[in-house]
Amino acid sequence: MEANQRIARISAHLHPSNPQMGSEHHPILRAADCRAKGGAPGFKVAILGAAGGIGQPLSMLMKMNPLVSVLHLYDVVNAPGVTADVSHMDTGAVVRGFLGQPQLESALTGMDLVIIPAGVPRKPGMTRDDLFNINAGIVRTLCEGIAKSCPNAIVNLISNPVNSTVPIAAEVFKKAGTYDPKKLLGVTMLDVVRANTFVAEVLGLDPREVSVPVVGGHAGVTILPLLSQVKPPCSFTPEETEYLTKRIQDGGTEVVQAKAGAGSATLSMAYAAVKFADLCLRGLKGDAGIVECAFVASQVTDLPFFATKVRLGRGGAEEVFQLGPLNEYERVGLEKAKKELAVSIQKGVSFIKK
Ligand SMILES: NC(=O)c1ccc[n+]([C@@H]2O[C@H](COP(=O)([O-])OP(=O)(O)OC[C@H]3O[C@@H](n4cnc5c(N)ncnc54)[C@H](O)[C@@H]3O)[C@@H](O)[C@H]2O)c1
Ligand SMILES: O=C(O)C[C@H](O)C(=O)O
Repeated sequence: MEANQRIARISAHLHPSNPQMGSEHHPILRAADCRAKGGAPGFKVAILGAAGGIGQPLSMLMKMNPLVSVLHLYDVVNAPGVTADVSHMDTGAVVRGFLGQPQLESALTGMDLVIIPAGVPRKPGMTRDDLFNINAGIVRTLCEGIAKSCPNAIVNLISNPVNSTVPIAAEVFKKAGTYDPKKLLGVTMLDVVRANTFVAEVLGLDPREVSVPVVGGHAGVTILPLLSQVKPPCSFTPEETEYLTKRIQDGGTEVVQAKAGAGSATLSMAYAAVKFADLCLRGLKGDAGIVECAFVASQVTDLPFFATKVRLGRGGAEEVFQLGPLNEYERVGLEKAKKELAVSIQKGVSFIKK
């Protein structure tokens, strides 16, 4: 192509006539598409809720991931703006934006991994379950789209209450005949990230050297850090155990209160989501020994879903690990966690089955 033709093409892209249009017509979004041609081969990833508090930093960080070749950013508001912004980053992934329900199908078609941070966040005084009424419907709609357009994709579900939204997603996929339990993962990585940070603080270690399994679910007492299984091996006094367990369980509330009405964790969540998504992509690529905690379909307890360590592979959560030995404090915590989890799981299932 002649130089003047190339300049004319780029200049046309930079003058959008209708910012509400989808990527197939939107000049800026198409510009992003064109600019990154020639990027490295890799996986196709969609973020649903990409314009939100989590969605925006998550979109930025996924654009930086060398395993991603195509990044689809979907939201019901402001997707063109976030897409134009992220697309200027000089990394390999092609970025395309999708705005609103009519473009959900295009956003999802061909995706290998779908990350869902769509939905309302908590304000002080609310529990995650208080978000159920709004977020359950959002998750149902988005999962119906996944069942239709990319039924084989791995799904990383972030929207709260995770303890109920994962069962909702499972029921939607069952109804559509596309359910693969290994490919549906509730993201509990932020609990692990917090646990590593707080435990490292107590031990006086670099958090990168610390690994804490966090099992159960993702709300209050259902978040159960297994401090007896921390790596490197260590021990805690009863006071330390109580302090750490409570702080990890209440980590989300700590941020909600500090933000004082302006939402919940977004930056640490985007960091955790990218850490987890990267592990999923490495599993998809065939890397060996990828193990992390996630809330998945499980036979580890008598509940249908439970968070434990899982091995991530080409098929998603290919192996779900047992809890391992628990101490008395953890055994008591497990019973409390199971009691609350059973109710939250049933609430999610009933929402679709009703
Ligand atoms: N799993 C976790 O550890 C964890 C951590 C933090 C937050 N969360 C949850 O993540 C969710 C998002 O939090 P946030 O702070 O980013 O909220 P936010 O309000 O800042 O962003 C949510 C985004 O979702 C979009 N959205 C709403 N309905 C949609 C739909 N039908 N389709 C697509 N997008 C839609 C909104 O337009 C918005 O851009 C909340 O439910 C929050 O509780 C989970
Ligand atoms: O606490 C919240 O509501 C958001 C999230 O679940 C978190 O743990 O930070």
